[in-house]
Amino acid sequence: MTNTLLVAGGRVLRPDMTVERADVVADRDTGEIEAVGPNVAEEYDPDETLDAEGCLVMPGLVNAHTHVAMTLLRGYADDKPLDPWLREDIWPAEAALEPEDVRAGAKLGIVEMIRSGTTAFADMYFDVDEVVAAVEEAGVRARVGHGVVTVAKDDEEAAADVEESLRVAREFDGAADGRVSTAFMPHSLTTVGEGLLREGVETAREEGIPVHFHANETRDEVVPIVEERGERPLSYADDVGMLEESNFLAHGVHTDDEEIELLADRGAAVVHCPASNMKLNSGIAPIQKMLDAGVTVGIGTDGAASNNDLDMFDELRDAAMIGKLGADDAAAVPAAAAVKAATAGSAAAIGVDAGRIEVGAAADVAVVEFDAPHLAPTHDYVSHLAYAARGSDVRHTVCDGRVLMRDREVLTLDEERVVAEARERAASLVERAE
Ligand SMILES: N[C@@H](CCSC[C@H]1O[C@@H](n2cnc3c(=O)[nH]cnc32)[C@H](O)[C@@H]1O)C(=O)O
Ligand SMILES: [Zn+2]
Repeated sequence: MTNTLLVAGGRVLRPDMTVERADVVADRDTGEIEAVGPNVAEEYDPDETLDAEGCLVMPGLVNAHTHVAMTLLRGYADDKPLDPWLREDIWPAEAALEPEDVRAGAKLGIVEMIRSGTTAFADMYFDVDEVVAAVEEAGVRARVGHGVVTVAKDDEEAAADVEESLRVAREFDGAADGRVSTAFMPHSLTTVGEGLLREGVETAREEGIPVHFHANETRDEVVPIVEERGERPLSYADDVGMLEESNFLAHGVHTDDEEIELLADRGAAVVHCPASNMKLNSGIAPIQKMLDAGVTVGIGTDGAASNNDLDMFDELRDAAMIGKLGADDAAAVPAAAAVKAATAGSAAAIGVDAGRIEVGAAADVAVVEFDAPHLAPTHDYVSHLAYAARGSDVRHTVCDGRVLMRDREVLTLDEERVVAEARERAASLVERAE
């Protein structure tokens, strides 16, 4: 007898972005979707049932680039471009972070994500054991890593930071019953020196560890690379070996046609972070061009200090909106493309077998209620997901076949306590940082 969860009575968003009336059965032992169809409920005697009447059952959203513990710095420093924002505000505050802060911030971010239907995320931060502990307790899925910065460090410290990122990638891969996977995470092409970057990436490649990094985010970051090296950043990344199929980079805002071809050819994925790119005035990523070229595109919120929330519905709407402005074409990044990028695209980018409601895929599901005034009438479900739905429309969240939120109540974490603790920790962090 299998141990099953039934999601009954709803409509289901299929991988081809069509919607049909269907139930979903998840095997809670394997964590996979076992059956999808209009009458499958009759064939099962489920151990647990979620009511999806009047709802759309969609794949759990995948936040493919964030720094989850940065929720503690939400609203701490706004209205500045990337470089001074990091150097003057964020990095000094992060220097005062304690491991318990990272745990508290990660829990806060994960509660926010569960509430808004996100079941998996990719995270670049430090004190990664704390992030892993939060993921384990909350029941979500994540690809985690230690972000390496070598600039402003002496040789020994810099090498140790690279080693730490590799150690973290080795140690936590497969943690939380396999819900945690890892990557080697050099922060960016300008914040990690060439020698150590090459060494770290080579070791990661030899050991089959994926690589995740920030790239082509601002013009100020691209220009020095072009001036010093006489080549574009992604040509440099390619030479270092960072554009392998399992690798993924955040932003890709200032990416030219040749770089897009390179990405398509090598198979590295781009994680589009539209809100962060707008807020830091980094620019508009050429997402439609990337999709046309066959690049795998996912969507991420980036950290809560440059967003300022972790709601993937906001993010996919921003992607659809800014995609049109960027292409000067109202037909660019249509609703279905944005929804697909935030689900299957993000899942492929970070390398998790989720992001689609299909037999054999991970049973990672968001059940979205459609009876709120802002979702009426419902001519087109996919249109609403892209342009009208909000995270708060999510009624149930399931990851790995386990119910993480039922009827808007988070079951795996004590939401009130998580929020109170994050407030306390953030207050004393800011005091220490000043
Ligand atoms: N080990 C490094 C930390 C790197 S973690 C990843 C870093 O990315 C930073 N970050 C957040 N958003 C962005 C962004 O949009 N671009 C570049 N870096 C960012 C974040 O604040 C964090 O410091 C150190 O010792 O400083
Ligand atoms: Zn980032």
